[in-house]
Amino acid sequence: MYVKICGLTDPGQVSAAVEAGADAVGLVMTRSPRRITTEKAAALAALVPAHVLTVGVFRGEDPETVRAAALASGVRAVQLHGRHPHGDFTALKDLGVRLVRAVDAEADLRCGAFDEDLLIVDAPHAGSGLPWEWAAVRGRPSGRWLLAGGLDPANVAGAIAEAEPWGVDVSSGVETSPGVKDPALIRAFMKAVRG
Ligand SMILES: O=C(O)c1ccccc1NCC(=O)[C@H](O)[C@H](O)COP(=O)(O)O
Repeated sequence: MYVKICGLTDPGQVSAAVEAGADAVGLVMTRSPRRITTEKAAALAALVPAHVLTVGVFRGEDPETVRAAALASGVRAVQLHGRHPHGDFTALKDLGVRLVRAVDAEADLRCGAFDEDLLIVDAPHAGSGLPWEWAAVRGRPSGRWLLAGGLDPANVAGAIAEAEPWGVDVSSGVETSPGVKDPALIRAFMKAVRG
């Protein structure tokens, strides 16, 4: 089960996620309580070992803004959150990073439909920490997809059983407040996912 820990904001949080065994870490460079500057994203990305994917998270920015931030920060993937048009993914195809499409459950749930490498199926409000009806997507997404939205150490095993995703993505559920990850909650989340 692939695990992405999203919205990391300082070096200690990066270490906690990497040491706990996360496969990917998300650095939010769009409007959010977890937003960090491109410079800070570059500093954090430099701490991440090569086997862990660094994902720059964007929502609503145009492809050229995303391209500039991705190049400046050195992230190895970009996540376009929300209903970005297919053309935004096409415009970033030559960037040389993985493309991640994050959408709500009413969108096209075929991973690769927008030329992305990874699909995230999330709650309607990104980063809200609010659980939603995970079981409703069971069997609908295809390819490599992560379940997100309201997951935490206590509910993630049940959510996996309900939705049968390829992986999971969490932010609020491993925080003490928006942008402040708790290493103990990160470890508890990983243990709940992987046993
Ligand atoms: O986390 C944010 O604040 C955010 C803001 C704007 C766009 C995307 C954002 N997060 C993207 C993620 O991948 C989150 O991990 C995902 O929405 C799940 O969040 P949560 O329900 O808090 O676990």
